[in-house]
Amino acid sequence: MTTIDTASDPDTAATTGGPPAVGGSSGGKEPPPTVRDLLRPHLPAFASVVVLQIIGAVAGLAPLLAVVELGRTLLAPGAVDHRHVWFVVAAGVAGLLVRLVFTAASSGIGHLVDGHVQLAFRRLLAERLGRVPIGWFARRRSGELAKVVGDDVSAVHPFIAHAPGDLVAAFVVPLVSLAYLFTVDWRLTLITLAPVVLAVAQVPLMMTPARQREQLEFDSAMGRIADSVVEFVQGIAVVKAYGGSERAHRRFLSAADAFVGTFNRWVHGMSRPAAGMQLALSPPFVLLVVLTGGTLLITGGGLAPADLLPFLLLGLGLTAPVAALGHGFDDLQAAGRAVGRIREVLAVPPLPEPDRPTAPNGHRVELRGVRFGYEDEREGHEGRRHEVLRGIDLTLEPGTVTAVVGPSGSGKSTLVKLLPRFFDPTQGAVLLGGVDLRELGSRELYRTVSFVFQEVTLLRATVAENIALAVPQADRAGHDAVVRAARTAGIHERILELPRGYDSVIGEDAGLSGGEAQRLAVARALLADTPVLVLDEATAFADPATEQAVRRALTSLGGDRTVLVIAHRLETVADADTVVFLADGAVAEQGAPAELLAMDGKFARFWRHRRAAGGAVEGAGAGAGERTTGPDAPRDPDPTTAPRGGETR
Ligand SMILES: Nc1ncnc2c1ncn2[C@@H]1O[C@H](COP(=O)(O)OP(=O)(O)OP(=O)(O)O)[C@@H](O)[C@H]1O
Repeated sequence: MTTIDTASDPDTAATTGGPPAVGGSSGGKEPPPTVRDLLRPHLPAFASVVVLQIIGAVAGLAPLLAVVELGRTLLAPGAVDHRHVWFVVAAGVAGLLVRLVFTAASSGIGHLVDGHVQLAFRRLLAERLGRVPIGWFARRRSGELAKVVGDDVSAVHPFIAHAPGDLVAAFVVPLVSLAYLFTVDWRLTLITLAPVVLAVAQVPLMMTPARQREQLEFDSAMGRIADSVVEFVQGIAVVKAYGGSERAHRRFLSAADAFVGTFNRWVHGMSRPAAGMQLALSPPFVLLVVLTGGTLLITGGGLAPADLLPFLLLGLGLTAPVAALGHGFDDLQAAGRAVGRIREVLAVPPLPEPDRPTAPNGHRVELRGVRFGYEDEREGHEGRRHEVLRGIDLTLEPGTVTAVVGPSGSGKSTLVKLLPRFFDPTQGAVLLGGVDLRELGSRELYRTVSFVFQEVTLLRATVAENIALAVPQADRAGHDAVVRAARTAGIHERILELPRGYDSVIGEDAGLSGGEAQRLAVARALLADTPVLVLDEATAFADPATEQAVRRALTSLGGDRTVLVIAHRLETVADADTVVFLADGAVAEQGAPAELLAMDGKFARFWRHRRAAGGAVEGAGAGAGERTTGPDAPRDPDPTTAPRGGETR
């Protein structure tokens, strides 16, 4: 079971077991907005950040110039002009105040813009993730998307909130200072610039292709360590139980060892230019250069001693912003990489949506010449597909239950996932009520098709909200319908035992077992009451006492419901109207269970084998063993001796 946090409105979240939220209806024809598109609405705010920062930075020079002027005035021979001294002091203080106010305003607006940009990124990602094929999520590593939506979006913070200020400070302050220093003495100005030139000369050395390669290797080595830790922690129970902790450590250790090599290369490459930059920008070095140059000029008679003062004060100001920029350089690079990952997610093609959805006529489901292959994501295999379904023709009539059986890996899950459009077929079409799913529009699709799959996702919301996910009004109208669904799914009594009953928040007030979560998902599907229902092992975890009732409820409610179920129980197979026996991605046999048994073909062999093994069909989950089917079963599941029990249909 997976529990996910959601916003307060739970029906906006996509979830297994209920209709997923689908973004706008226009479909994936428009290209994803670029980062520039996203930033464009904020350009006026950015401009004000820069203007305020320029005013603040220039005003920040006033106190330094005031000190220079005070030095000149107080050191000059003759009587001191007190009015002038006080004026200079007041001008310095005023400059300081202006700097404080303007840079604070600039920083405040910068952070506000940052908040808006991050919100826009997250909304866009959420909107895009709501439109990508649901099956796409299955291929993502755990935490990968959370990192993009969480950490990577947060990583743009320095780029938005600090970079404009830092850049302005790095360029405007030195430029204004330089202009002033040139008016004092151009020769000493050039000498004062030497440390800055030395520092800037190191930057290209930090950005050579070799350095960038090392940086990428560094990032992926960190990623491998993080992955191996997550894997180790997630699998710790199994690892401990089987005494394989050394083996499990090994992957972490080899990732850590590989990281040491990568880190050494990275440090070796970066250390020289980084140290050179640090040294050139350090105040002692700058003072040494200015004092040496100044002393030479003064002793040569070309410079008045008082004129050395502005170089000593402003010279440090020339290098400090460059140093600040250097420190922010890593953050900026990280922000750039984070934006790259965000763009990768935004570039995932959304599931195409029709401009004008067509309404289905009834809810017969047809698969016509359906072929499907998963994309091969291995490096060097991009664009290739590993074919799993090889030309399936199938009709699911309303009011019937079709059970899909077949060996593990034959493509059962893949087949049923085409109905809720986890993927589109690579060839052929799936039709609902005579309409290709691609022409239907996802809102209509999820109003018509619900599904209960093995991995149940519950939201961090109340039990009632979780059950009423597809029909929130059922929860708001009191719990009656919710309770009915929970009773039928055999979970009502357990819910009443929770601290706050139906108002218990899952993950806070209550944790549910895998079987309980699955029954909650069944209640959710019952309440959704869609005319087409797709189940995969839906009842595998239910206890024997309620399993049969749940199965009957799911497959018989409503009379003309179209049900497709991956059957792991002989009872389910026996109860089905039609059995589809899949082998290697193709329909090997198809027909009523009794007919297929009479044919004595592949299905019959499969059936006998399973029956001898204890009643569970291939691939049943852990709960399979709990059943008492087979010779001692309370009801013989053999369809030749026990006709289908769907009396209520
Ligand atoms: N997300 C995926 N990406 C790539 N290949 C996949 C993916 N899911 C399944 N496959 C492959 O497709 C084939 C069919 O898998 P599928 O899960 O549909 O079979 P199944 O009959 O349901 O198996 P089982 O009964 O064991 O659950 C397998 O070879 C599997 O490895």
